[in-house]
Amino acid sequence: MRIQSLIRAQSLAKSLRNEARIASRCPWRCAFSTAALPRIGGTNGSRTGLKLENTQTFGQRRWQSAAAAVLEKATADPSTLAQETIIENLDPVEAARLARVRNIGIAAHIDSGKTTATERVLFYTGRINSIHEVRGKDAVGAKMDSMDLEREKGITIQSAATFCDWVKKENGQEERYHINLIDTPGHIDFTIEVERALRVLDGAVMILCAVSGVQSQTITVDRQMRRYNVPRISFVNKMDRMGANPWKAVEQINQKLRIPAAAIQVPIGREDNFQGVVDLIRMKAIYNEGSKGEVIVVKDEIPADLVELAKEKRQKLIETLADVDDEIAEIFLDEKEPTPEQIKAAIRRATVSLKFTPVLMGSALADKSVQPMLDAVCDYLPNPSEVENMALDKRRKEAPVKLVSYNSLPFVGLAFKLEESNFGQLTYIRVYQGSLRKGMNVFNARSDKKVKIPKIVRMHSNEMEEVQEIGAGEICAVFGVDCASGDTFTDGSLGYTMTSMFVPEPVISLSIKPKNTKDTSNFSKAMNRFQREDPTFRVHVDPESQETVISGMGELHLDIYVERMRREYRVDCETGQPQVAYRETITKRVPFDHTLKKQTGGSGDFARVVGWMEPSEALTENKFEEQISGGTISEKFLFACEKGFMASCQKGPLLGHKVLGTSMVINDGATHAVDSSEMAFKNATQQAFRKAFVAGAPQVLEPLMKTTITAPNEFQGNVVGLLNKRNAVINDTEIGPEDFTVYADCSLNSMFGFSSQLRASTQGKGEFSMEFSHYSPAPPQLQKELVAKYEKEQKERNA
Ligand SMILES: Nc1nc2c(ncn2[C@@H]2O[C@H](COP(=O)(O)OP(=O)(O)OP(=O)(O)O)[C@@H](O)[C@H]2O)c(=O)[nH]1
Repeated sequence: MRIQSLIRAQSLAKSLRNEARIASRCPWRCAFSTAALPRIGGTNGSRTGLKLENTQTFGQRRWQSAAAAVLEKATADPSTLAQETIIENLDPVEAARLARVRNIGIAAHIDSGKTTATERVLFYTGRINSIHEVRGKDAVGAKMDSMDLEREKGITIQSAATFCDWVKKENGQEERYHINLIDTPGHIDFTIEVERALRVLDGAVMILCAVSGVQSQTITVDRQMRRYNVPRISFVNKMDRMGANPWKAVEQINQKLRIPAAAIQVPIGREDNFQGVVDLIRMKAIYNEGSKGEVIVVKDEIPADLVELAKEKRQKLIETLADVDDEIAEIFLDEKEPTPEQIKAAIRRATVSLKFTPVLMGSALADKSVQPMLDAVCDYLPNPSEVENMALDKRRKEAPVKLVSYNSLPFVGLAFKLEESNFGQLTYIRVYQGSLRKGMNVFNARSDKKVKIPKIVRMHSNEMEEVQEIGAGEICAVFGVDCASGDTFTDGSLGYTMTSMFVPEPVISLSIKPKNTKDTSNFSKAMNRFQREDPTFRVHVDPESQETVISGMGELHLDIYVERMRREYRVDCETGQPQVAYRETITKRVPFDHTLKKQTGGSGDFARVVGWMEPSEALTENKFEEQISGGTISEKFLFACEKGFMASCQKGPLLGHKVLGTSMVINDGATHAVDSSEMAFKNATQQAFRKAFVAGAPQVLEPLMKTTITAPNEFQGNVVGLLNKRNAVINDTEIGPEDFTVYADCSLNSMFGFSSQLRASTQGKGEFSMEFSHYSPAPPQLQKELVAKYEKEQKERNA
């Protein structure tokens, strides 16, 4: 007898608080409920909080023991159990649907061929009728690079979503898979796009260039995949290029990314003569025919000169798998040969559990061997039910709960990306649980607002297709839903919220203004839109200079927005010099006792605040605390003090940059019955802050960037010289047979102009990527210069 359905334990979650109370007071009630379960099956067991479905298919005894297990857990630790799902065997209908769904992303270093490969995928799956190249001669451009700017520069700026159906053919059988696909930008400045995509995807294809192997940005993408536990297959592209060497790429994935990897194919020919691949699992040769490689020809016979190599690499594949998979390890130790099915199953297990990445190879531009990569997506990347997705239950002290991608469960979805379109705001949603229907009401977990879903579409780059309903585990976009990026939606029956994604802090800023004042309204519209779409793009008005300042992840990031403003909103802008986003902090504890007093006739101002300021434990936040006893300052005024503190942190006394890593404690004060006001306390706190800050040995902090540089070995001396000149701290160096990689912490300030100098000193062969790491004290000389400059500006302004 099998339990084929779920215990709908969201209902348990709903009433668990109540239940836990009852259970902890009267454990016998639980036992009673357990015994009663089979009888109340099919109805909402309000007393037990369990809602049972399809109970007629269960044996009573199994039900009882299953329910007992749930209740036992709930009784033992009511605080951690919110949603307990018992699935001994997946619901067969849901399982069959989910087994054929893949949500994948394509991520890689710049120019590795992500967009070119995606174009092939869309063509082979019948989504587009013809192939257009990135920067191609036909001037159409690839489907997924829909922005003019992307097409011109040949880089992807925004991630684009699309979907397709792939029919996998094997052993005379056909299986249709539904693939939701996101093409992501390669440049680090658009890293938020990659983060957003990885947050909601179940698996990824990591593309590498056959000539360059693992590049600096591949390392960043690898870090991001690890952050979100995204399993991946690897595709070595550009096998048609001179100097293509897939083995170097495999070696580097093992060495540099430290993830066990083995090729599951060997190339037939290389460079100009690249013809196809040998599939090492089935030991068959795969070729592409037809004008665009659309016909796959599988031959039993492997080219004679490749037989030895194929055997050797197959053995290597099995050995690598034996290291990460017990079943293959056993077969290997018994000196037996695993069957193709056993190898495939092991690759799948090891890939899904993040222990391994299978490496495929081909050439997207030459239309070769892309289809086997699609087969591998279906074979080795997880379906939505195989990925653990967690939410927090707000109604139960944010206890973690596991989401189950079943249509029949209450709806939970995450808005992971916003985009302004001609028809209003488009919100991309990943449905984690339940289904989303047109006309349905959903609740925003952050704002608690109810919204109706007027229209659901599936996105195909910049085109869309309207649908009535989207099932669990899928990705769609909706219109007319006002929300922020990262908001969770539910059907209202649950208090779930999904953990939000990592949003890096902007590190660079520019002052900006429209050249013509008549463009001001369009300028503001554009600013609002860009800010809503991109959490790493921020806008603020400097209160002193009254200038609009934009901040972002790098020079290119900001340049692109300035350019988009010109193209999409017809606003030409003037910009200032790029500025590093410095921070200010104090380094010692300073007590304060400050009184604000203006009592010269009429209504006056009075506020006294006493306490201290000190460096906080970590250089990541500012903290305000009140330790008032005896009510010397009322709640209302303390709130005003906190506001004053927060306002002061926005503009530090040293440079006018934000304050970081500073705590303020107020433990005493005084109030005047008539003259005290919120404004007086706010101002008093700001004055106290300023005085204490200046006395607290203040320091300027600068952003340090995790920098990865790769270049051919002969340039190592030059690169290290460049880094030394910039006072970089070299953390690690890896030297490969041809290339070396340096990992260093560099201050952002010292990296202006680095790309051209690196190019000059490595004959254009060196590459680097930077990612914000942390704030650290700026060198004393720089601090002095910055402070002097700021003081001079202030004087000039006040003169
Ligand atoms: N020789 C060769 N060139 C390729 C291949 N695939 C892509 N390219 C070329 O490499 C360049 C970059 O390709 P894209 O597809 O734009 O690369 P991308 O990874 O999407 O680039 P970004 O989005 O800017 O990071 C283009 O000029 C392509 O024509 C390939 O298999 N062989």
